Amino acid sequence: MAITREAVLGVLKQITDPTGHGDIVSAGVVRALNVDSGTVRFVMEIDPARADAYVPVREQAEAAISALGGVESVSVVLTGHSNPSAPPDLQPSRKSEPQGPEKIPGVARIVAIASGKGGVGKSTLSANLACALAAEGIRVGLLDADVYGPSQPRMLGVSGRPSSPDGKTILPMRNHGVTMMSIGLMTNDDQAVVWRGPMLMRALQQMMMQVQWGALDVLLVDLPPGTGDVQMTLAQKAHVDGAIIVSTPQDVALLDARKGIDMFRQLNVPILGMIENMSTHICSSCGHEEHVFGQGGVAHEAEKLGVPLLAEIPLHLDIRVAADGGAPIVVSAPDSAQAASFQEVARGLISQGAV
Ligand SMILES: Nc1ncnc2c1ncn2[C@@H]1O[C@H](COP(=O)(O)OP(=O)(O)OP(=O)(O)O)[C@@H](O)[C@H]1O
Repeated sequence: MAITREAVLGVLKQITDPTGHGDIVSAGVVRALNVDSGTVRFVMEIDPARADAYVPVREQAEAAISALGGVESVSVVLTGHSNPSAPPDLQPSRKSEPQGPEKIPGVARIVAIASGKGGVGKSTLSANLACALAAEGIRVGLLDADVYGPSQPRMLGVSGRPSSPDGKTILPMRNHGVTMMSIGLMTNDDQAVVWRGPMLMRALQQMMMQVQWGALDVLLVDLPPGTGDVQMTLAQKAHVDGAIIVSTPQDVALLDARKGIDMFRQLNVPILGMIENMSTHICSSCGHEEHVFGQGGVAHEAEKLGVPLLAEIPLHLDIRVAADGGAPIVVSAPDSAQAASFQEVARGLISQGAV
């Protein structure tokens, strides 16, 4: 028998909210419930200061739902919200919160790394570029805002949960000279998270403004693919100094890349350039070169759109193995030909004063 949303809610309504607001459903803690052929997912949006009290509640909810017939898997994610009971600030003498783009404290520049389509290598580029900039002495941060597939913890070899000594600020992680924070570190491994618009925006804002980035020359933001809420929120809430668009030479990737460029232009974010990834395939055993996805597509598109082409990065097994192993190629084999194209992008950005 297929499990229903009502049955899940029925079980959750039996669980008491530890803050004394009745059950966890009526307390408004249960959000984004998704019941789909045996898989139950939801988010428990809680006051971060009470996180400890909710850990057993989450376990209780998971166990109770698992015990229902027809349930194959349950994933529950705890996320923090700002204290909703804080009194509103009505003092007329106080300056109101700025609504427009803000600077992140200590961060000199923000550069967004975007792609129109998923799987084109945006995260691989972001990880390598961050490490290459760090190797050039740039104080660099990397914010992994790819809510649909956060891959920076894996690519930069970072794991564990970031700590929050005061329950307000979040301490970032650091590896290969890069200060990093990922939405993937705020959720449990292998859990698909269903992010709703407002929650997503709050999570992004928390990662930008509550993380103690320290003094950075540049913060790279690895965006989810496409032109959605995260891109909009980033450009509206923070002052973004430039965007880099990653694409493969394939027509469909290029078409989507063009949409990305249009969006950033509308948001008044300067386009620093395009990068062609998986430009050509170089065989790791014989060195033979083949244009798997066509040739020169991004160069042609960049020229048409009047934006610089920053690099053409080959498709090479070593790049994938290094990125998926936690030490990007610019760290694991900095003198290799494969690392060179990423290092060139880093040096190019430094010499044009973009980072
Ligand atoms: N130049 C390359 N050579 C070899 N493998 C690559 C290259 N670029 C990316 N890859 C591999 O392709 C896969 C997808 O890359 P990546 O995760 O960086 O893409 P993405 O655009 O960030 O995807 P998504 O936005 O869907 O997360 C990864 O396994 C990565 O290691």
